[in-house]
Amino acid sequence: MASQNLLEMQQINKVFGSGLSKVHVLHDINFSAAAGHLNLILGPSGSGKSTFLTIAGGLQAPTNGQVIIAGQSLAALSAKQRDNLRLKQIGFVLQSYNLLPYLNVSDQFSLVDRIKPNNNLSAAKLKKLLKELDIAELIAKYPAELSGGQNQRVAIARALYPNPAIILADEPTAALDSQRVEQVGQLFANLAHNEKKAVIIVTHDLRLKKFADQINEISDGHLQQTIVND
Ligand SMILES: Nc1ncnc2c1ncn2[C@@H]1O[C@H](COP(=O)(O)OP(=O)(O)OP(=O)(O)O)[C@@H](O)[C@H]1O
Repeated sequence: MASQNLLEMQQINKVFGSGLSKVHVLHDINFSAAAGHLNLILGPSGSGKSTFLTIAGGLQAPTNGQVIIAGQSLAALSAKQRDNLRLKQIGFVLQSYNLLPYLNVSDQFSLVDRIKPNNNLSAAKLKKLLKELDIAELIAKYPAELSGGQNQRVAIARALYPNPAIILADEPTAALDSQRVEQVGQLFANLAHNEKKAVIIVTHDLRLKKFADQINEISDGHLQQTIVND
């Protein structure tokens, strides 16, 4: 199948600090994510997964190497152009959830409308998504009133609401029990397979393996092997 690479990383290195405190976190990473595929990046704590994901999404710059999103090299863009590209193309599910504590669930979505007024999910599709994630009853609640797993599912819904072509998720199942992992894994797989999104999940949760089209392993900052599920 000829598939379109929505995200490419070429010869990415990331070094923090200098001298004795220098840490070389990512080594010569080459990676691409195609529309219609769910990519899993597996690795233990401290292996560089979050650094990989934040560089992939342009939240931080690599020390060297290129990130290309939807055909555009991030290094060639101004900060404002990068923000714009990110807003239009990428849905982030971050470990910290990044929900605003003073907004109820419904208003978390209204805020997205204020920042990006167009091309977000229709009200009917949002309702369906909230039902799929079993959070439709929670829309009047504030983050502090929700469990970790509920907050995680709200964060997933909010990342999907702008209808991004690329979904980058950092440990999106960390707070979920096994039944929810199945639901969320299936939801991400459907987004890839039915809606032709490029989905990239970094995790150490092996329960997600069966949903992946491509599995990479990251170890000490090296992206080691690629296994493609049958
Ligand atoms: N801003 C930073 N400055 C210095 N070192 C950093 C910085 N960010 C990350 N690191 C280091 O890079 C390494 C990889 O961190 P990273 O958070 O990417 O790993 P991870 O695989 O996501 O871990 P976890 O699963 O625990 O979140 C760690 O040794 C970390 O201390």
